[in-house]
This record gives sequence, structure tokens and C-alpha cells, in this order.
Amino acid sequence: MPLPKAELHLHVEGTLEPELAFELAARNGVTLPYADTEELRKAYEFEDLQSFLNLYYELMAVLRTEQDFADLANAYLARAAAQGVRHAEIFFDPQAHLARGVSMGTVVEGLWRALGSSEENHGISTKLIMCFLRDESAESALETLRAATPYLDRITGVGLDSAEVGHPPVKFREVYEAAAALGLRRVAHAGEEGPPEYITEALDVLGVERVDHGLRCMEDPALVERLVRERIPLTVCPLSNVRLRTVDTLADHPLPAMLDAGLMCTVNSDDPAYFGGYAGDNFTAVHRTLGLSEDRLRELARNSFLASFLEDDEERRARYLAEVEAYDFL
Ligand SMILES: Nc1ncnc2[nH]cnc12
Ligand SMILES: [Zn+2]
Repeated sequence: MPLPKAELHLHVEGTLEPELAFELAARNGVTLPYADTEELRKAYEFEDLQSFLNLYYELMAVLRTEQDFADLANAYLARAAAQGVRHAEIFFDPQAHLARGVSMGTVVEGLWRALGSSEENHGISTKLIMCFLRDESAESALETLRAATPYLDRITGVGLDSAEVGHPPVKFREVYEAAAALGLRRVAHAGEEGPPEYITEALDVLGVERVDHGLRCMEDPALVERLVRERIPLTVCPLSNVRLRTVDTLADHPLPAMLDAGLMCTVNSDDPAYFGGYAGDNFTAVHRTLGLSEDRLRELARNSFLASFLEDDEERRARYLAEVEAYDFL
């Protein structure tokens, strides 16, 4: 049995495996510019975040109906369950779908077909986090939030993703204020490719409770000290950082230094279909390559539940935490 964990940084569109992409393409009469899954997999060589995003948005063309989104989420939940994920807070990118003529209702209700029965079907509790694309306008983000208002009972929080550099958090001050007023939780990608200042801005201007990635905080000791003092969780994604060349190799990953500094890190998969591994694979990789001890792995798993938005169900959180403490690595 794998170590129980929560997944807090997972883009559902990034779980689209080549096999499912071709299946949905056939179902929806969409032609992909790749002959087969093998040729598609060969395109998974990324230079940086943008080169990945180009493929990520291109493949979304196959997602058209509620059932497509349900199938996508169910396939993820089944894989996550096999890797010890007990709770998942799942990102989705509505603007990428709205732009293709797929409605907010299709996306949210489709995902909900899987998430609403995830506990029974997969033993995983879930929450949904709606992300704004930071390379789109602030007005578009506000429109997206408006389009989501009929579905807010399904949505726990908002996030910020896509191309980071040149799109500082401050651009989204207004939509984050509006989201907070609606009672939504707030997270944002910051310090993946962007500078440490973006992390500070995400905290101070957007009021985020967790920072997604946050890796580049390590360039600013004062910021590290603050993140430690305020116990701000960072959702680190080791295999993603290698594939997107944020770090040279996994052996160079700053995760051990981050933990030694006292940062509240969690380990997550980001876009597992593209980056070579799901949550458990990321844990295994940091154990094997970075030599993280069993105590450190347990700390990462504990942090994942502590950093999750389970305030509405503290009993459940306590149960998951007890599972982590009782876990026997042998
Ligand atoms: N790692 C990542 N960074 C920014 N935006 C993303 N969208 C999907 N994955 C992402
Ligand atoms: Zn991400």
C-alpha cells in the first residue's frame, strides 16, 4: 500500500494520456496532427513552460462533451488512487475551453460526474479549483468568474496558471478580490519561471493561502524566512520542474534544501500525463534520487493534508493524518 497523500497541484487537462486523447478525438471527429500515440509521445520534449503549454492547449481540442470531462477525471482518479492519493484538489482551465466554444456548464458538470462519485468509486475526496490564464486579460478572468457563478457550489477556490513571466500577480488583483468576496479560497502559481517578487505579490496582493511551485523563493532568503514564519504551503512538482527545465536534473532539485530551510513543502504531479509520473511517482523519484528519508516523506504527506482545504471536514483531515502517522514503510 502506498503512502497516503493529498494531491494539491494537478491540472486535470494535464492528465490527458495519449491513448485517451486519440479515443476522444475519434469519438468527436477531431483530427490530431499526430499519426498515433507513439508519435504524440515523441512531442513530449519540452524546452520550457511555453513549449509545454503549446501542446497542452493543442490537445484540449479533443475535450468537447460532459462525458469527455468525466472520462478524463475518472481516468485520473483511478491512477491517483493506485498511488495512494486520498484527497485531490483539482485545477481546471475554463478559459481554454470557453475559447473553443465549450461552455462552463459542460466543463464543470462533466468534471462533477466523476468528482461527485469519486469517494464511492475511487476512495478519493475531491475539490475543484478554477484557474485563470495569466496570459489572458484581467477582464477575461473577471468574465470567467462571472460565468462560473451558477456553479460555485462545485468550486472551492481560484488559481492562476499558464505563462508566468511578464504576467505578474498584480494584474489579477480585482478578480481575486471578487473571488474572496464570494468566499472562494485562493492559490496561484508563482516562482515557477517567474521571479521571487511574484511570490510576494501573490501573497500580498492576491491574498493566496498556498503558492503553487514557489521554487524561486530560494533566491531570496528574506522571502524564505517569511514563508517559513507564516507556514505558507508550497505545492512543489519535482518531475514537472525537470521536464520544463526549471531545474537541470532531478538530482539538482532544491526540495531537500527547501525542507531543511523549514518550508512547508508538498509534492505533486502538475501535469502527470506529460511529465512522466503521477503523485506516487513523484514521491518515489524524490526518495530515490534526492535520498529523502522516510521521515521526510511522511512530513511531505502530512503537509499535503495540513495544506489542503479540508476546513469543512476536520474529522476527515484528522483521519487522513492518522493514516499518515500509522503508515509503515516496510
Ligand atoms: N506547470 C504549469 N505552470 C503554469 N501553467 C500550467 N498549466 C498547466 N501546467 C502548468
Ligand atoms: Zn501547475
